[in-house]
Amino acid sequence: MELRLEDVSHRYGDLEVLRDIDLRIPQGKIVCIVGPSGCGKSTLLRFMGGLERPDQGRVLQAGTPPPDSLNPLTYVFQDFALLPWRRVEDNISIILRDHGIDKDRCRAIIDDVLARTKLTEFRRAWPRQLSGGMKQRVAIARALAVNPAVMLMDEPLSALDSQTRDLLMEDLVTLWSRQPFTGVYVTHNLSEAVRLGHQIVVLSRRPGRISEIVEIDTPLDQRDAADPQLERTQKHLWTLMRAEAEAADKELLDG
Ligand SMILES: Nc1ncnc2c1ncn2[C@@H]1O[C@H](COP(=O)(O)OP(=O)(O)OP(=O)(O)O)[C@@H](O)[C@H]1O
Repeated sequence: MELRLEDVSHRYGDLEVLRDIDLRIPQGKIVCIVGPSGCGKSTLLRFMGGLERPDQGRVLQAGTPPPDSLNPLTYVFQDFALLPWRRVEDNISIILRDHGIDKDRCRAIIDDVLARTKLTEFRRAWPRQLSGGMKQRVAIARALAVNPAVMLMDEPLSALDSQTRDLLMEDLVTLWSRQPFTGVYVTHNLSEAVRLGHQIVVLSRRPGRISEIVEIDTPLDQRDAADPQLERTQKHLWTLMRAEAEAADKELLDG
C-alpha cells in the first residue's frame, strides 16, 4: 500500500501551515521529511495517519495493506508513549488484544517482534527499568506487531543521546533490510535523514511547501557516515534548510 497526498493545504485559523503538497510515499521505502521548525512536518504526518484532515486536498491510501495487517497505519513518537504500569510484553499485547487476537497468536507475534528488536530477554521488564533507547525499541516493536502498511515516525530518536541514536538507526536499517516496510520519518536531524531515507522531502519555512525531493540510491545497509556522496547530500540539505531558516528570521525581524 502506498500513500498519496494531493494538493494538501491547511490553516489553523489565520496561520497558514501547509500549501499545495503533492507527495507519494512509495511502498517499501522510507521517506524522510525535513524542514525548519514549525513548517508543518508533524501536521503533515497527522494528515497521513488520518488523525486530522486537511482543509484542502486529499490523502489517499492506494493498494491494499498486507493481508495480516491489523492497522494500516501506525505511529512511533518521540516520547515512546509506553504504559508505565505494564510490562514490555503487555505494552504490546494490549494492542493485539484490542484486535481480538487469540492468546497463542498473540504470543507468537510478541516473540517475533521482540526478537526483531533484540528485546527478548526484557519481555517481563517494566518500562522504568529500561534505558531511553530500549524504550524506543519497545515502541518500535509495538508498532511492528500490527504489521502496518505504513509506519509514521515523528522524531523517534530525538529524545536520545547521540550514541543511542546511532545504535537505533542501525537497528532500523537492519529491521528494514530484513523485512522492508513503508515509513515516513520526520526529523530535524539531517544525518538521520541521509542514513535512513530513500527519499528526503525538504519543506520550506511556513507555510510548508515542498522545496525539493532528494533521492538517495545507496542501499540502506551500505550507507556509511563517511561516504562522500552522503556527506555532499547532507551539505546540500543543510544549505536549503539554512536559507529557509535565515529567511524566516528575517521575516520575524522585518515584521
Ligand atoms: N492543533 C493546532 N492548532 C493550532 N496551531 C497548530 C496546531 N498544531 C500545530 N499548530 C501550529 O502549526 C505550525 C506547524 O506545526 P507542526 O508541529 O506541524 O510543525 P513542525 O514542522 O513539526 O515543527 P517542529 O519542527 O518545531 O516540531 C506551528 O506554528 C504550530 O504552532
